[in-house]
Amino acid sequence: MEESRRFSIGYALAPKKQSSFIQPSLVDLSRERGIDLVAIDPSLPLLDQGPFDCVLHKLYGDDWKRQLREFSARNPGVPIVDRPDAIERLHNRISMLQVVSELEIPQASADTFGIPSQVVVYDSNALSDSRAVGALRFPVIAKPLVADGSAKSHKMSLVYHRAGLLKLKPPLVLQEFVNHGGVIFKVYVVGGHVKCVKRKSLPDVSEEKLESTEGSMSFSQVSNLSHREEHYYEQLEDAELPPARFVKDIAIGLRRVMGLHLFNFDMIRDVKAGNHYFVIDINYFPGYAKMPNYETVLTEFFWDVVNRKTIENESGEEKDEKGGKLQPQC
Ligand SMILES: Nc1ncnc2c1ncn2[C@@H]1O[C@H](COP(=O)(O)OP(=O)(O)OP(=O)(O)O)[C@@H](O)[C@H]1O
Ligand SMILES: O=P(O)(O)O[C@H]1[C@H](OP(=O)(O)O)[C@@H](OP(=O)(O)O)[C@@H](O)[C@@H](O)[C@@H]1OP(=O)(O)O
Ligand SMILES: [Mg+2]
Ligand SMILES: [Mg+2]
Repeated sequence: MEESRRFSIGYALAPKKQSSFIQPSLVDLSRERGIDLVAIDPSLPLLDQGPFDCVLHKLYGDDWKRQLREFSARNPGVPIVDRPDAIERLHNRISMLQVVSELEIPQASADTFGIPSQVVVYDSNALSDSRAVGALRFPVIAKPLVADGSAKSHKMSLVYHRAGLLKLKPPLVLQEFVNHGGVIFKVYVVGGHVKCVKRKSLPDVSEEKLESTEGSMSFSQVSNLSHREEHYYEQLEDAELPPARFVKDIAIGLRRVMGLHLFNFDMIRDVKAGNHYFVIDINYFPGYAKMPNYETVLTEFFWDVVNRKTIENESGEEKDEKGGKLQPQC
């Protein structure tokens, strides 16, 4: 009997990402489905490596982009997951959330979504200029404008009053803090697969706290912290997930508008409105190993990619799992 065809997916990831994502359980499951996951050595020319049926990557820089372009020119049929220009949209916290406003989703439920009010600040003078920041309601979160994965790009401050803005270092985004019950929803997207999980977040800021607190508080990657307080456990367990259809519509809409297959987004629920959600962050190729069943989901996605089930059809348009047309890929 003829042996079924094997496929090879080359991955180019930073060492930390590689060790969290490329787990033996993922490699083994993919191998069983006929897919070999092969490390790309970023210090050697990409064109000299392979052959690959797909290139998976989370590396940046002009040289890497040039290598991908040359690879695509030489191997036009091989999908690159994902296109560098589509990924770059997520490297700026303004263009990142603009896509949310571009979504056209039929209002099927009572739940609504949007993004928090925010302003971008490019220079220190604007921090004391009421025309620039006057419309914002405090507290606000100051986020570095650039979201390039560096430790610096995750360093944020919760600022209680205008005076607290003065020591900040632009370029940054000032985003209104929304009380959301200390729970954040992380929605992982892998092609057509969507999984929403709960994580702990910053606690609400009461009127009393706001009145009695001066200055600002710095923090970084709250939802990734490993130490857990009893208090948060309780909140997490009690929190109800947003309706699955609502989450899926946003996820698939974002995937379509951004032309990306691998991302997650953070959503919080406004405690005041109860059924209004804010998308506050979108990340390319997040920590999938923390997603339940990640090996099965990713292997299924790889299979779809190498068998051209999600990536492209003859007209260069991709199809979703129900056969609907999506945006052109790489
Ligand atoms: N507008 C907001 N209102 C309330 N809390 C917020 C808001 N924006 C951010 N947060 C809190 O701050 C955390 C960090 O913000 P954000 O997700 O934008 O940063 P990040 O460094 O890009 O995170 P990630 O590690 O997910 O990439 C969120 O997980 C949430 O707990
Ligand atoms: O470190 P983890 O594997 O958990 O993944 C995190 C990922 O880090 P890595 O890509 O360097 O691994 C982050 O990417 P950068 O913004 O720093 O590029 C960002 O996407 C986080 O949101 C991810 O955490 P999650 O949102 O999934 O909890
Ligand atoms: Mg986040
Ligand atoms: Mg982020």
